[in-house]
Amino acid sequence: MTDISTLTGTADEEGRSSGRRAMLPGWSPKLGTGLALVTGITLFGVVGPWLMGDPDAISSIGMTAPGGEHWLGTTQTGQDVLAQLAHATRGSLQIGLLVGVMATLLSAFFGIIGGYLGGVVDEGFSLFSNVMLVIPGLPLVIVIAGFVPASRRGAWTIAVVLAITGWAASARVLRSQTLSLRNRDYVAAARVAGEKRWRIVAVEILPNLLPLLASQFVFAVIAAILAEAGLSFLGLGASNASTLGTMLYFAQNGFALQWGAWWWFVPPGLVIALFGCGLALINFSIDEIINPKLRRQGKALVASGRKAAVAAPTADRVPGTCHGPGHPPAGGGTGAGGTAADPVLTIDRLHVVYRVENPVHAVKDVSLTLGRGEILGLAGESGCGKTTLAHAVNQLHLPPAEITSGSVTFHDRSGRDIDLLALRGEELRAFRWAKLSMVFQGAMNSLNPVISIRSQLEDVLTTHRPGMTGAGRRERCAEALELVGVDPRRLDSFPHELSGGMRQRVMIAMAMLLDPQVMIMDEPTTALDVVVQRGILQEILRLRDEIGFAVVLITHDLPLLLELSDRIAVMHEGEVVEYAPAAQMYRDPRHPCTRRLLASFPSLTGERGSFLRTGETTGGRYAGSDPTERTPG
Ligand SMILES: Nc1ncnc2c1ncn2[C@@H]1O[C@H](COP(=O)(O)OP(=O)(O)OP(=O)(O)O)[C@@H](O)[C@H]1O
Repeated sequence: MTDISTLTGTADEEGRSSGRRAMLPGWSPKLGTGLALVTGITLFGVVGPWLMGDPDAISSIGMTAPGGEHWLGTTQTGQDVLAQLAHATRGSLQIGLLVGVMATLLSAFFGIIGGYLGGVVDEGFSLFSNVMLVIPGLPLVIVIAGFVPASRRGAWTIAVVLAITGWAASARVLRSQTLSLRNRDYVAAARVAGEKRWRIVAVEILPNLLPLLASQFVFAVIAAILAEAGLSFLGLGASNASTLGTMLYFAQNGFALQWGAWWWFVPPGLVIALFGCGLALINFSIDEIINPKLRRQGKALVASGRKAAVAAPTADRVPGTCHGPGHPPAGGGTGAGGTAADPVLTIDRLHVVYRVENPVHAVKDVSLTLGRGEILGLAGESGCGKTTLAHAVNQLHLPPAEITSGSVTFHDRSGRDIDLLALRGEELRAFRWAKLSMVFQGAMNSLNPVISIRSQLEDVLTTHRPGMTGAGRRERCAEALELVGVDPRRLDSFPHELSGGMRQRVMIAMAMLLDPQVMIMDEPTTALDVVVQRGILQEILRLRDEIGFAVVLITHDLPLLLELSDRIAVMHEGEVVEYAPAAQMYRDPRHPCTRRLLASFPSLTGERGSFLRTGETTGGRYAGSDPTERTPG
């Protein structure tokens, strides 16, 4: 294997440093102003109290207007307002931060965990959040704060009360976002790759929720500072802490407004308003900071990446990979119909039912054998049960789907037979991906949009090969990308920076990372144009020859399967209606359904059949036709 690091050394370093630059937010006046306000006020709150001295010290006769000695004047009792302001800012920031952290943790726990686990846990958490949501916040805070004796009403008590009453709305938002994310392809892919639940939540879901969590945190901090100010103003604030709210309370009680002592009540009000304004401005930029798609540097990288893709000989369009019309089918097969000389996977009378009101028997007593190194094509019209079968083999089916009978046996290279339907928990996780991997339908959407290609590939190795060193992981990922014809320098790219074809190739690389013995590919090239599609499929063939894994290739495109597969099974309404070596099926398609599938693909003269979408034809069900009329191409 070529030493990729030597080949790409300088370019890698450049890539890494530009990658790091891409992590920085694009500078905008909004972000700049927000950061300046928040940093300035925070510094004032942190450093100010040390510089300004004791806020309770009486240093004038009282109500002195701002001047050289007291920049912000003094209170009614002669205390320096600037010193008080510094201490009060620190107190308010502490409470805001405490509440922000607590409320965000609570909302993340109830929203994300409930949304991801679903079922009873979600129902329980949801009910609890809903109850907390309908309890009117401020009156409850006043009641709770009022009940706690003033001597025990410290900053922590107030923070806990505010956090308890302030997390529920964000939990609802996080829950609904998690519900949507958990059904994304890349989460399903992570599940198949054997990642543990906590890791899926932490690595796949949480990064996508960061913009939301960050803005919820900012919102919680602003709301807490305002609520605390309100409570203190009512005399229900923390008794042992000085905050901007308590300052306003004392200004009100000291008749600052009536005396026209604006310097006593305007500064704390202004600090609250400016801090809230600063956080809100940062909030606007949070998406840009966290979402790689919105990073400006990232956009620049996309542009340069595109140029590289055009120049690279390993780009999507592999020249000369299309077959002309009537290209003869691949391989002679490994024997007739249901036998294979050296089987790696045996499916025996597998039956899968969707337990809905009118149960759907999606897979009916299907028996198939996959030979070692064989490409088995699985064809059939939409809805005939191909995906259900592929998922059931790997125990990926979810309720209401249920396997009612049959068996799936994996014949390991070591000579051990593994009953796949009996695997549970850790065993199942360890088996999936390491021995049998999957490329999902619409694979290009199976990559997590906010995680770099490198992290996503390395994740699979971290999960399955915990002993592997960082350098080993990096080398293996680069090797796998090179195998599928993607420049290893793209490891630092994010999915949106790659073309659809490249993303498909990355998914195939991911499926090959652990050298599985079987790869199930469910429509791996849907949504790609024919040229790219052929390029990728040809590469799968090449890799099969090089590495020697077996492939179950699922597609509607029977003519394509005739070119690529050794044997083909045609499914209709859950049953395998024809199962034969590709060459035999090409010469003599027996079942009307097979003939119709062949006839349904566009010929050079143009017309496209209707069978795929409807299962019916104008000439009646399965009206035969001469397959040689419309052969592949
Ligand atoms: N969750 C579900 N509940 C009830 N029936 C379902 C469910 N999912 C799929 N089915 C039904 O099971 C049958 C097989 O569906 P499946 O998705 O396996 O077909 P397919 O051949 O993969 O189709 P396509 O090529 O369009 O993906 C269909 O009749 C479908 O309506």
